[in-house]
Amino acid sequence: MNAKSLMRQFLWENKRAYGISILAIIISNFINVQFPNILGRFTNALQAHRLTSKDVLVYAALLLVVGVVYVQFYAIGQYRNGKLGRQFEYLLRRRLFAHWELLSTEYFRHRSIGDLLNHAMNDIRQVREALSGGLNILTNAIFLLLATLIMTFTTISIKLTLFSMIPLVFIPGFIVWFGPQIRDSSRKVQEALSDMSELTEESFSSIRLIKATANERVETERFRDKVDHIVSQQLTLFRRSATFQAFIPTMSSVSFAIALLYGGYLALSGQIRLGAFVAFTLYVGQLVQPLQQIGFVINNFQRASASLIRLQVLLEEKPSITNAPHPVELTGVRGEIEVHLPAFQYSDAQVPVLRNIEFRVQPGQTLGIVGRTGSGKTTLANLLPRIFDPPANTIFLDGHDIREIRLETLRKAIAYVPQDGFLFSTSVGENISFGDADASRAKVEQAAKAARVYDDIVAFPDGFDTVIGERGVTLSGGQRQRTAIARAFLKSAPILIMDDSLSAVDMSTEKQIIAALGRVRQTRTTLIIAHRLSAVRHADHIIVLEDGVIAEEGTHEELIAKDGLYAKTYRIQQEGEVTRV
Ligand SMILES: Nc1ncnc2c1ncn2[C@@H]1O[C@H](COP(=O)(O)OP(=O)(O)OP(=O)(O)O)[C@@H](O)[C@H]1O
Repeated sequence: MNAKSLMRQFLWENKRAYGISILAIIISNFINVQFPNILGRFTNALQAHRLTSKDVLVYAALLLVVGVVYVQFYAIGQYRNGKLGRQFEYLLRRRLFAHWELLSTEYFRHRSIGDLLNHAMNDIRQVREALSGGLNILTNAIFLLLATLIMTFTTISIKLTLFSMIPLVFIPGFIVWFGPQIRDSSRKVQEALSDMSELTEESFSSIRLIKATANERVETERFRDKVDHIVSQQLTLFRRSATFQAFIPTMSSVSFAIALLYGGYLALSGQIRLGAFVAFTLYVGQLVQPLQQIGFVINNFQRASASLIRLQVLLEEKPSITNAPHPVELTGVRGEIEVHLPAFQYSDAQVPVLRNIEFRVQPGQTLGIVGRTGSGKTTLANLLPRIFDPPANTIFLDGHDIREIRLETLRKAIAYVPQDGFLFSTSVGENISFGDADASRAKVEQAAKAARVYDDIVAFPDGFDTVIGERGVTLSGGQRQRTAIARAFLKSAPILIMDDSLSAVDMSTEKQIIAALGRVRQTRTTLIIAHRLSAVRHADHIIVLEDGVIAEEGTHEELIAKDGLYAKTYRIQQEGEVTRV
């Protein structure tokens, strides 16, 4: 469902709640306009020397009652509208997030995260503001204006009202014309400020490099340029804001002057009473606010409608990797993988990145995938869980084209340890049980032991409850990798893919993890991508990728005997190890 129909549906479903809050605001407006009327009557009685001390008390009590009742009704309307607006905001945010989760990684590769966050935060906030604040203000403005005009027309003078209003009617037009200019300036100031923060963050995080290359002066000058830019943007904003703020009081002063001149004349010539004159000046003051608000609301609605259109575009984005019309439901995946891939090409690439890839892995076997950087190893691993979609009928799981298998079933059948071993900013324990939130602590600990990260975790201040990330402890590269491996060990999936996940652990830990892998291997099909050949030497079969094609394949012993690229790389790595020892 797109953003507009979501909003229509929300408004329709909550029509009663909206009706009540709008009614409360309307009532508050009609109560509010009794203020000047009561004060006018009071003045008339005062002028006629008809006021007793009891009357004064009654007037004071009346004003108090009007004030309290007005505020109550207005607050009810405002609170209810505000609440509905928030509910819609969260509904939209949830919908957008759920939608993003369905989109492919390709989609995110072409979008800036900052831009997406901007949609999730600012565009949605803009729509919410229009739906709660905007609606409040609009109702208030229209009915306060209406109530004030009814009161002045019926109790004072139509002519006096119309004359005094002449300068005020320019206010909404001015706001609609000038408001966007202020917004534009304010946006530029914000952009300049975030530019500066970005530069500061970048400088601080690369401080070692800056110092090592003696680039402090260059950085300081870049910072100075940014600050100069901020100052100039801010001055423009101040100038515009000052003009804006001066205009409205000027117009209301002119209005008051007309009210005084013409109203004074009417009072002196006995056409209106003194009380009406006093009440009228108060009504003029009351007219300024709704007219001003109408201008703001028009701007607010314009911004919200632009935001709604942007959200609409996002929500209409179709996920590119979806289920087949009648997906195959696999139960009890065995883990047999068969690949007959003539070619795979990324949508934005000129040439295929993989060509003529043919192999088969039996359930419980291990396949090693090695090759130079950029040879296509990760691409191959990404095709299996359909992170990128392979062509139809090229990759099979248990004899079924993976594009025909229900996506959820396929992905649940695979435990994937990505290259960077991404961890969330939550506790270590929760990171490990990410794929299986109900896993017991004992199972989490067992997985941590198999991944050889248990001893590290228990040494953290809160053990498995230690929070990772900016607000918690920082893990070393090796600890991150092993935690990510523990996560994959815990997920009892029939297929395990490790994408260079042992690169940051030392040789002896690598051996231990591989031994642990061996213990579960009978039940799991394992794909190990590695640069360090020691990680794949015990694999049942190894393929060596070179520029997207299989250059060599076989067992470790067969490849050594072939004396090709694998054997050469193995010798170099062995020598490296011997030298290091
Ligand atoms: N999403 C993508 N879109 C377009 N091209 C890509 C994408 N991902 C990778 N590539 C390109 O595909 C080629 C193979 O990349 P891949 O990451 O599969 O290699 P790799 O063997 O895993 O490398 P490494 O060992 O460095 O991880 C590279 O030329 C890379 O630039």
